[in-house]
Amino acid sequence: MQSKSRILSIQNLIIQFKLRGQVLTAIRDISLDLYKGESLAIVGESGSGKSVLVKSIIGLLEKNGSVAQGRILYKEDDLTKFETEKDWLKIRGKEIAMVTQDPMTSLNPLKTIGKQIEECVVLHQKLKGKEAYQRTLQLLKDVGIHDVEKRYKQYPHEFSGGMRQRIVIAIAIACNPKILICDEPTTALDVTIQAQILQLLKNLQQKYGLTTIYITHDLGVVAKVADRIAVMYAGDIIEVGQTHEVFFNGKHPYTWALLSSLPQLGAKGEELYSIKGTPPNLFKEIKGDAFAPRNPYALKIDFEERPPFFKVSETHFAKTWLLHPNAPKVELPQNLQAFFEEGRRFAHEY
Ligand SMILES: Nc1ncnc2c1ncn2[C@@H]1O[C@H](COP(=O)(O)OP(=O)(O)OP(=O)(O)O)[C@@H](O)[C@H]1O
Repeated sequence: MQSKSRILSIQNLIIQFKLRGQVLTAIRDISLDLYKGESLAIVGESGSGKSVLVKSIIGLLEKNGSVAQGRILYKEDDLTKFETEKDWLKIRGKEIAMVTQDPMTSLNPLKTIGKQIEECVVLHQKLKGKEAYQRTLQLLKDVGIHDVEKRYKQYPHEFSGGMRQRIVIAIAIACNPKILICDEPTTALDVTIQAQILQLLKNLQQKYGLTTIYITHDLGVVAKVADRIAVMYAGDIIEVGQTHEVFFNGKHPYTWALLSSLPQLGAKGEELYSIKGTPPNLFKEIKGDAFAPRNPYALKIDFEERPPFFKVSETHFAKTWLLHPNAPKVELPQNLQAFFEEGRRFAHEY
């Protein structure tokens, strides 16, 4: 991944919200590079800061939120310096587009879906008349919709949830973005449709050379589509690596906890290493490793000092004191150990 060129660079980002006279720090000094053409999944439980992080990239932070520190570099701009809606319109949709969980919020119920896609084609691809119409039909085909002439003339309510998600994806693609953010794109859909939409996004990524960011709380969902995974906890990225590295050689105990909730591990019938307790209060200053109070492997230093990123490989980093050369060796739960071994064998054969 390192040889690829960087398309977006988040550097030392801190984002805070003001709420009833108090300050909540939602993003706590995050740095993350995104590489051209890759598919990155940002994974973490509810409240870990996934949405806030991507909203800051696309200029959709709520009014009470602001960047307290850091830079977001995209092309020649630092996006944290953008102040007006006019600034963001240079980027949003056109360069960086977003597909959200609920397609109905992004579709106009009073306009045919064909017109809605075509408007973007006209605006962003500079096509007119018959050409714009043909391009719209092609986009509908690209997102797996059949009978496109008839479908062009229909309204959002005439489509199922999965089909509406395909239309939202077609609109996003029609704007020719370089980066596509998918925020829990399949959460509202049933399992079979979920798999189809993920496969569609993967195909479109290749066809259009997109760079994709997936946000999800479910590691299982992204295993098949992501090249890299960034694991978030309490406003920080605590582990990042290629998908197989995080999946089969995860290093942070929070990553282990997330992996333990995968059905593949549960199926073995052994007791799971479950995450007890709750995430920290982001209104308060966090000392040490934010996961320490919930971490059965926590060391004394975890409660005192925030761990830096320790390098596991050229592409794999984790913020856990367990990677310090002087840290004691820990014994993983049996089922997780077996999962890692099986996975590494598979990755090797693969
Ligand atoms: N406008 C806001 N005002 C105050 N706090 C906010 C605001 N938006 C988000 N937060 C807080 O920032 C933190 C991160 O929220 P965020 O929505 O990014 O989490 P998430 O990981 O995307 O969770 P989910 O999966 O539930 O969407 C949470 O503690 C949340 O309460």
